[in-house]
Amino acid sequence: MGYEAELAAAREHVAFLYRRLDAERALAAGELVRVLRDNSATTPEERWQRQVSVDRLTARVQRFQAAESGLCFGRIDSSKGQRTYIGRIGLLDEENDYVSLLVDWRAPAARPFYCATAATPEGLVRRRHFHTRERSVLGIADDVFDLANAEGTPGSDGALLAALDAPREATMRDIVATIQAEQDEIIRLDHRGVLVIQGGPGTGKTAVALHRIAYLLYTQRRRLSRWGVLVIGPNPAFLHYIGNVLPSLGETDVVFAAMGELLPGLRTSTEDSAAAKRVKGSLVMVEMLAAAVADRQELPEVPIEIELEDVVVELDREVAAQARERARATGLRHNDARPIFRDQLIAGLTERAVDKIGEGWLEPADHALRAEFAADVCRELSRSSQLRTAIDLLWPELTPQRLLADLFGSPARIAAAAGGLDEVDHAALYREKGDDWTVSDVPLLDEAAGLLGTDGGAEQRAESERREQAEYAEGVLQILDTDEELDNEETLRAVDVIDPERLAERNLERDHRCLAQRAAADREWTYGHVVVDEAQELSEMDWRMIMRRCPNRSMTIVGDLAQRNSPAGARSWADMLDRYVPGRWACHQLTVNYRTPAEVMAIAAKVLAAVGAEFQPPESVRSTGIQPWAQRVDPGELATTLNRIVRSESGEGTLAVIAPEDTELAANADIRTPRQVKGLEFDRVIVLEPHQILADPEHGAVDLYVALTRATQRLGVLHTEPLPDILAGLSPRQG
Ligand SMILES: Nc1ncnc2c1ncn2[C@@H]1O[C@H](COP(=O)(O)OP(=O)(O)OP(=O)(O)O)[C@@H](O)[C@H]1O
Repeated sequence: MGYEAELAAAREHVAFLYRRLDAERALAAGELVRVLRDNSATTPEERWQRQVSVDRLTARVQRFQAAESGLCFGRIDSSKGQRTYIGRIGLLDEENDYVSLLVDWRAPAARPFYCATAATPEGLVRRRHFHTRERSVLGIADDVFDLANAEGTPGSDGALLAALDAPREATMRDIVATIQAEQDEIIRLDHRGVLVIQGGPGTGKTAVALHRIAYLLYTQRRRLSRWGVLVIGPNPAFLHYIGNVLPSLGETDVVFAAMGELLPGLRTSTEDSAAAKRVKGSLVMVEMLAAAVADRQELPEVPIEIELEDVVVELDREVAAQARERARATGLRHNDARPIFRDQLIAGLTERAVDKIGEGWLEPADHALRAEFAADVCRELSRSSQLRTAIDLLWPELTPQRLLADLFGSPARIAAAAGGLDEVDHAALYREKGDDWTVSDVPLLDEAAGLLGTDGGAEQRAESERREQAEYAEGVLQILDTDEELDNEETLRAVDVIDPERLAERNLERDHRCLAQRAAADREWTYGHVVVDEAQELSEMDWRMIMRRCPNRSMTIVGDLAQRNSPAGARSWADMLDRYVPGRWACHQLTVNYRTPAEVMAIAAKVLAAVGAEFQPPESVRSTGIQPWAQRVDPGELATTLNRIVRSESGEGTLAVIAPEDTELAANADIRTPRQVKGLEFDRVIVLEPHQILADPEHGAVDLYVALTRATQRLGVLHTEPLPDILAGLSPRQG
């Protein structure tokens, strides 16, 4: 068959698959409406079952919707003459003995599509890529593995290169149609513990980790849908950038959180100084926080008088010390042990009060009378506001925020709790009252929460849960409402059937929030799998917090040690991981750069050498023939020149101007710092003032390396000082 005939056949088959998709989706949506309409459930059990059906059908409808674009993107032909179509989901022919019409890309049968090569064809004679837009097949390209027996259109590298050359959008796309063999191996790796994906910029680490999640959800759905998956990224902008990939693969039940959002009820992106990051990130904080909690279990400097009806008793160091010792001996956490401290104080003070009342006339052997007095005194003490005030002073109920605010707001408390730290560290820890919490405070607050135990936030939590229930119900209805199959006059629309509040009310009997919402609201939730991106930035304290969230240690860790700019971050993976999974973590390298063209990478490689001689630049998979440029301007002309260049560069795709921290320039461009663009990419990148970026002795070279490697097409450098030597390879800007 010639190319046109092959193309026509492909179009016909893909159109048939879309008809099947439409039919399946209509079936699932119709069933969902039927379940929602059904009000017959009366017992909690029946309501629960109904909700399980709603959740299952909602997920099914979502999966069909996600498969809409690029439903089928390839075909493999085996040497035995079998043709297998590969796509975003699996479809079966129910009328024809459940024959497979389309194989989910994650199924074992799809594996050869990704890993067959001329040397190891995996039983294939042909791999065909469909180039599609919306529902249309625009073209086909073949890899032919057995040239003697198969005809074809060679060169499906074209599918990869077309994907890489396509203009970028504001958010990352999935790569399901063009996953490369080295990436596929990691995505499908059968490794139950901690897996590190290490590689240079643009090697697809993030893309691979996200596709691995989709794969794990496919192969271990029961386990993971019970415990959930958490994806941790450096900041909300990064999470927004990657946030569409899993939904586009039909997977929505995943919790995304930036490092500053891992504690329910707190969101921060404020960064500390380098000195504060270093000390707050270090494990010395574990002892410091324990000491800070112990410091809040105080003894009175001078005796506190508690006035009772018949007598005044003194709460002195001795009685307080005894109560404290007994409360501590329970091993309970601070807030949980407070009632024990109180009871022990009351017991000690009661004994004293009875002795005082009976002084001179009450015999020790007169047990009955003593017990009567003791009961009265005990009752009085339990109601005493003076005793309550004293307990608040000696063993206050603490939230993590209050503990840390009191600690870091007081040089004296810092000095008392900080065993091995010097004065520079003390100064770095100091915090003015009312200052924002920082990202480095989050693991400390989390640690403190673990030391303190329960606090009084239950009511707040109940209210926010109620709100989430209503939002969830609204979401279910929206999903139904966007389904065009239901959008005709004969079919009742979902919102006509039930309103969100009623649905939320029904759900209140049991916690029906989707797993992602429940998990995100619960500090003590432990996940079935945790992904950490830009993991080289995490401090020892960050790791401690994350490990608490994943006791089974099923983790995918993504990072590049050469891109570390946090002083508290990882020097090696072993430094961070051996403490938790000694010898039980695997590291896989990605070496091919899919983002940055060879021309740009040649410049960035020299900067990488300045970061550290031990780092190897990744090899670019493509070159564009476009040389990166540099232009020197007078300081007074920087803004106008930049405006002119931005105007001339504007067009399809994305553009970023990356400048040193604290740059203030009246230019019509969105100017970002190297740290803000970490993990992101843009079609055109203009880097400003590289000498200033390099001036930071700690992470200047890393920041410049990160900035240069964001470009997918073109790179330019605009500077007012002489170009640093390591950028000498840049060509002067033309025009
Ligand atoms: N197999 C592939 N097919 C198509 N595009 C790919 C493929 N692999 C990677 N890419 C693209 O390459 C770009 C870089 O990928 P990604 O952001 O995952 O790299 P990274 O290693 O995480 O980079 P960084 O270290 O800078 O964060 C993305 O646009 C991604 O979609």
